[in-house]
Amino acid sequence: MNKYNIPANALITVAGTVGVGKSTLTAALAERLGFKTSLEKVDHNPYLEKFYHDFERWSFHLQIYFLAERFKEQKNIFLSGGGFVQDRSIYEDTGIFAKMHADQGTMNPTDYETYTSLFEAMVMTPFFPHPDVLVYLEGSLPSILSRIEERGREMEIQTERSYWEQMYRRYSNWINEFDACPVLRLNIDEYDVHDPASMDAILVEVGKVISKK
Ligand SMILES: Nc1ncnc2c1ncn2[C@@H]1O[C@H](COP(=O)(O)OP(=O)(O)O)[C@@H](O)[C@H]1O
Ligand SMILES: Nc1ncnc2c1ncn2[C@H]1C[C@H](O)[C@@H](COP(=O)(O)O)O1
Repeated sequence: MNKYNIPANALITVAGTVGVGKSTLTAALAERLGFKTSLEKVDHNPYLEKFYHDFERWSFHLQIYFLAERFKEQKNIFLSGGGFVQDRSIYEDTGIFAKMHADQGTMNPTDYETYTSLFEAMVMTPFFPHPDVLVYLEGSLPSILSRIEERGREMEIQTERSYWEQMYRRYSNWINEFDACPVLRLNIDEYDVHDPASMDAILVEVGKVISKK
């Protein structure tokens, strides 16, 4: 246990829409806690760029790829005995991305069913450890869009604004229903990753949420 009352084997997961600041906060919290990070690897993803150019053709491949990657990460966290801050939850893959593409017709219904049954068999079982807390990042859509722009991934910048608007709406609804583990909601205008006192304040809140479990 540390000064924040966070157990050394805890799993803290950071969730939120694309560009909101998950990776940045993940790294800052892990550094402050002396935890390991589990980061989403965008550069070596063989489908992501193709997917942004043709959702219909690649959405199933991409979801299967993400599912395998996240499951491997989860296994690694489990085998290392915890003590991780994780960038994005596996719940967002199905609850936001796969569902959004199925609903808008860019993932065909049979593929969606296959994906969902695989996801449920792998994840929604008592053998799959849920995070101790899910830190949910929220902010205004214009701030998030300017962060996507500033980060400069061409495939995201070229994507229509309506895609990000839809994702933003879905995230807002999804978090209100989410109950797989305790949630701490954080507004992106209310912390500074470069300020140790600001990171400490978040970790105190994380500790409180975990203690209440
Ligand atoms: N607290 C912050 N204040 C200002 N800019 C930020 C902050 N957090 C992240 N950013 C910037 O926003 C962009 C997206 O952040 P990132 O952590 O990659 O988001 P995500 O992992 O949620 O997609 C990056 O350019 C990053 O430097
Ligand atoms: N499950 C997913 N389906 C489609 N796209 C996804 C999924 N998970 C992540 N992504 C995309 C969104 C971004 O372009 C990159 C990285 O996400 P980020 O929120 O910036 O960490 O991958």
